[in-house]
Amino acid sequence: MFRVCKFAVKTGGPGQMSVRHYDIPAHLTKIADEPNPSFFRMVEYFYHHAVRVVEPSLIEYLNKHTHMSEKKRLQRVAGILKVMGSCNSCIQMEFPLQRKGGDYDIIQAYRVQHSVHRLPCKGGIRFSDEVNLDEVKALASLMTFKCACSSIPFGGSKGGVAINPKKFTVAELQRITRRYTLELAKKNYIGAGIDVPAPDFNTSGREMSWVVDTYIKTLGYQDLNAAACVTGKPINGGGIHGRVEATGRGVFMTINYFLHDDYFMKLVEMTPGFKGKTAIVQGFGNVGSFAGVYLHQAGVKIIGVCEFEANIANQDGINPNDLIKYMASNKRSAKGFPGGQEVGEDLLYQKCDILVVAAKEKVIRADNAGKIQAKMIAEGANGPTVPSAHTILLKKNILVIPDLLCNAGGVTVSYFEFLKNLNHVSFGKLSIKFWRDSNTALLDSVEKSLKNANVEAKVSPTKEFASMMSGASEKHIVGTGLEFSMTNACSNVAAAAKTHNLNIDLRTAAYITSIEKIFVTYDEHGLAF
Ligand SMILES: NC(=O)C1=CN([C@@H]2O[C@H](COP(=O)(O)OP(=O)(O)OC[C@H]3O[C@@H](n4cnc5c(N)ncnc54)[C@H](OP(=O)(O)O)[C@@H]3O)[C@@H](O)[C@H]2O)C=CC1
Ligand SMILES: O=C(O)CCC(=O)C(=O)O
Repeated sequence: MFRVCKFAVKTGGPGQMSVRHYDIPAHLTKIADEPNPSFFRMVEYFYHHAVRVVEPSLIEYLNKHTHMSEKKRLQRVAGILKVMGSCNSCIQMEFPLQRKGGDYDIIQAYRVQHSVHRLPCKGGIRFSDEVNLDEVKALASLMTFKCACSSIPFGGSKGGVAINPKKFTVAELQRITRRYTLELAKKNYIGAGIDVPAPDFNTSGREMSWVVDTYIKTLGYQDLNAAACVTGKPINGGGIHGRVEATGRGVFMTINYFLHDDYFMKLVEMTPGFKGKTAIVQGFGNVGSFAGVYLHQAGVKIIGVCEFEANIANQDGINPNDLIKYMASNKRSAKGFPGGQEVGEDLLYQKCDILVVAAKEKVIRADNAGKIQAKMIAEGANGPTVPSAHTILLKKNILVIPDLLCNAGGVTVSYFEFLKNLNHVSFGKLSIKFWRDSNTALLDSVEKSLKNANVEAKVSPTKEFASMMSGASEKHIVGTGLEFSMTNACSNVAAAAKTHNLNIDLRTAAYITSIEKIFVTYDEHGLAF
């Protein structure tokens, strides 16, 4: 989109030329070396680090406003970059919950809207006793850059409830979710045109059902589009086929892309393709388990799974489908899984080709990054790598597929669900019979034409065509739509890495593709009243 300016842009009036360099804000300068930085500062740092690279081409892009003086153009670039890097609004709430035994707890919860340059804002709701405002701000900002990176037309937001769900009954979790939704509704932080939550860490379709039900019965009553107030819902409640597995599937698609990209494979000295590859998955929840299933399907041997309660290793390969079934019947614990041996925490640092990190933030830090022996890391989780570790991994020549690109499959399919809700019809429902009939007629017509030319032949579809001629089901449309979107995003990021001479630094490249897109929106729409 931008013509890249490879040289520092000269500023100042005639006779006072100076070379311009973007300075990372002072409060972030130490983040590059901090062993345990604030999560929000981390995301801010990565953003400003990318701005440093892309700022000259943003300035050059504004040359199209010929009516503006150079000073005004520089002010506009600086202004847009400031807005893009700041959090638009946050709410913090506390509400009482009466526990099963009669006592009262005060529940703390948050919602942050990082960017409203496109509406609605989009981002999941997390349940974890580690949730705090800094974490939710970080996750909301990641959503802004993630949506832009994959060209999903949403702003970025996130929500969190500071509870360990394992310590609450299902009835208590339902009351917490419903009260949280009511508070969001009262404060104008939820709605199809405002802010649309989804599942994240420790939440799933169950919680999203409670959210939509609460909204529809209160503020959303009489709103025809109320079901689009949240995504990741079960199918029966307006969800879409393919959302449950979407994030893990997207993680797989990004691995697939880079593993078949000769340029990057050469840089990290890997042989292209899945053949003979091994993987370790950290965090075997929604994202990690599906990433594992798709890798296994592609022939990758899963030699290790690091879970909260147990680390399982098997050099002959773990079958992720068996582990999913085992954990479902074992209170979500991998302990005792018969398809592997329980080993220590060092499993994360064992030799493998692909390491999928799909648990939580800040798991790869300066103190352990040096121990990682994988050749490629796929960031299924949000924010798993701190800036100091990011630098170490680059030096170790490990190809990292960054969170904002790698785990965008979830929000992509959430976008499809949102569209389905606004359209009030499932994808394919109106056209599926037409395509089946017209493809059958096409085969008949070919057979008749052959007969007219005295060729007796039974024209039947190939196996592949037979599976498609019945028309595309919603599942099919979601799968191909997701693949198109993820591939496109990967190819944009790969191109940015090459254009900006970033070598294997895909994180900076991903931020750059996002910054460029958001920049154009602000430039076209304006940034202040
Ligand atoms: N769900 C989604 O659509 C998306 C999720 N993400 C991100 O992916 C990550 C995982 O989310 P998701 O899969 O939904 O969450 P889940 O709650 O489904 O799974 C998380 C898994 O990680 C395990 N875990 C937690 N801490 C550790 C640890 N220190 N070491 C090893 N395993 C651990 C949990 O174990 P236990 O259950 O025992 O606590 C659980 O099995 C998060 O960073 C989230 O923000 C990103 C994009 C979309
Ligand atoms: O599906 C969504 O809307 C958001 C998912 C999410 O929270 C994330 O990508 O981190």
